[in-house]
Amino acid sequence: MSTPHINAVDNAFAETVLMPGDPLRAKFIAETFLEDAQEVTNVRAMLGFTGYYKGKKVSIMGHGMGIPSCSIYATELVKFYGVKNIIRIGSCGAISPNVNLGDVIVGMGACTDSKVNRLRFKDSDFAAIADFDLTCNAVNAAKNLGVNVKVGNLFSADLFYSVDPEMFNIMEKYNILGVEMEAAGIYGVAAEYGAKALAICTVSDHIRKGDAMSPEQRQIGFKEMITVALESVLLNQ
Ligand SMILES: O=P(O)(O)O[C@H]1O[C@H](CO)[C@@H](O)[C@H]1O
Ligand SMILES: O=c1cc[nH]c(=O)[nH]1
Repeated sequence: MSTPHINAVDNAFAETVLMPGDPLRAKFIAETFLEDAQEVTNVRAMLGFTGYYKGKKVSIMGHGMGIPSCSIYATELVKFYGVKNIIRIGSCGAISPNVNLGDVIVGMGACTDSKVNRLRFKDSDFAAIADFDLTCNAVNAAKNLGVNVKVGNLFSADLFYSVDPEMFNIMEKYNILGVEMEAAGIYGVAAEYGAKALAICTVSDHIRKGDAMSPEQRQIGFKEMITVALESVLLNQ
């Protein structure tokens, strides 16, 4: 079987798919962290891989940037390939002085300026939340690894280049831990199709301070997040 955007065969994906935005990061993660990783899809160079982490079958696939892109891949994975759990592993920007470069954020909820969940929910507010079990498993995996994570709200923005800097003040007041571009959309897809979803993000930029992680910091920071996500998959029932 293939879909308009995924050319994998039936049963090509594990029940859990880890999804970074960048397909080349998906390739790097699959080659670095999985055993026997095989490329299973490559339409539009949105690469997906399936392999084994400590004996457990896991898939890694890019989802692109923004809610429209990630919604297409998440929907097709769940609806046509039987995927049960989607764990976004991405980068985000921070606003609060209490959040630092390299921090790992577990997105218990995700606010958004996108209308996708209102389209689903007859224009009422939909609380875009992560699956509780996936959240607990990520927090427990982090504890076991000695990785500090911050758990709370993300903001999934449609615009990477914001036109309204005042909004960052409001986000800070409401304790938004990280600004990224997909979590609320993936949580909406999961709710629509009865799947489970979670977004874990590493802080790559501080929007207020204007600083960004060095390539070395990224390597270490992302490695922590990826390991937390993979170890959390081992805790899934
Ligand atoms: O690092 P990824 O997962 O792509 O996430 C963040 O980076 C991209 C913007 O540069 C957006 O996709 C945003 O959500
Ligand atoms: O500031 C940032 C950093 C990463 N991703 C975003 O969407 N925003």
